[in-house]
Amino acid sequence: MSEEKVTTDIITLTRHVLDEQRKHKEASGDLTLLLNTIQLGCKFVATNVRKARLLNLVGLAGGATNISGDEQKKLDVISNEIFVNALRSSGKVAVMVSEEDDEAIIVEEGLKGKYCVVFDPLDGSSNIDAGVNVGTIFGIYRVHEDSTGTIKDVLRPGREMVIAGYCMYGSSANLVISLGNGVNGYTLDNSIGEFILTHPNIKIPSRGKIYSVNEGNASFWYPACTEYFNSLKFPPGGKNPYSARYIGSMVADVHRTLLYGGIFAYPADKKSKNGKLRLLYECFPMAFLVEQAGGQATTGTTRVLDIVPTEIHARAPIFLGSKDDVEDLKNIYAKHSAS
Ligand SMILES: O=P(O)(O)OC[C@H]1O[C@](O)(COP(=O)(O)O)[C@@H](O)[C@@H]1O
Ligand SMILES: [Mg+2]
Ligand SMILES: [Mg+2]
Repeated sequence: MSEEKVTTDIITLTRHVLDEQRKHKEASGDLTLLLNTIQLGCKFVATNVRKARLLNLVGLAGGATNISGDEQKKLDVISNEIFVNALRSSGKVAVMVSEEDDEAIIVEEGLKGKYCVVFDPLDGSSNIDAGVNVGTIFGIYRVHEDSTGTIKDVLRPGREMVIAGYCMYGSSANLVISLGNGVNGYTLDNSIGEFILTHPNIKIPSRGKIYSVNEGNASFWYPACTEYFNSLKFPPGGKNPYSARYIGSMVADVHRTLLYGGIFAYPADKKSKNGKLRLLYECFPMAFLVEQAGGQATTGTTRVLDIVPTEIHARAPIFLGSKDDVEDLKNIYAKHSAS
């Protein structure tokens, strides 16, 4: 009988980040520690998501709504507390913005660090009771020089983020991160409790075959949006139409789009003039990742990462995905705004 080869050298997320840190002589190690805190939060949330039914963590938190008007689920509240507690005690964070907290959290003196973390602690939580994939989305800014950490440090364009990422809690927990030099994906190995590099240097295909949008809103769409999706469904010249896939968890829909290509959208429409998704902790981190993987993210007319938010829970329309697919969309929007 042949002996199974045992793996004795694995690249964990921590090892990978330390390798990166060594390339920058001036690096203080603060970001490495911050990423360790975030991966701890993700493991903690992953455990609660997996045991939600057994621990009676499904359902609503008890009538509370967040500032966006969403009814909070028990797991929204738990996930938020996990991240707020972990980030505050890391000593590396000055300001936090969470979907579940109306106001920005300014960390007290003594524990205050140099970074701002914006996050959606549990994305797609309306899906949670059915066991569908959910996730955590985050972005990190460095506070401005001479700033003690105020709300101004997060009201900045997404292109100024230093790190963006998400963790998808599905059949496995997948952490996907960009430090601004490409995108890497890590899968949680539950037996050793470590995220292992499984998707090095993710590149989004330049064109895909899938579109992902809530078609239930189609009657509210503006003509440019309708024309674009019709061009995918009814292509000229006997070409194959695109397939539709929409999970309703941004993390899961974007994860598939990153790996398979195509386009994901939450457009502005006549009912929701700014779309639905929140700029700071949903649109910016995902736009950052998609651009770093070679794709594009636009509102239809503006690069998402160039928007300057005027409030921490601001919303923005978004189309993101394969470079060529998003380019086609932009051309249709340009044609409509010119006419
Ligand atoms: O149900 P809709 O309107 O299609 O919205 C789906 C979108 O809403 C969200 O669930 C919002 O996220 P939260 O669950 O964090 O509020 C996204 O994940 C998803 O893309
Ligand atoms: Mg969300
Ligand atoms: Mg959420």
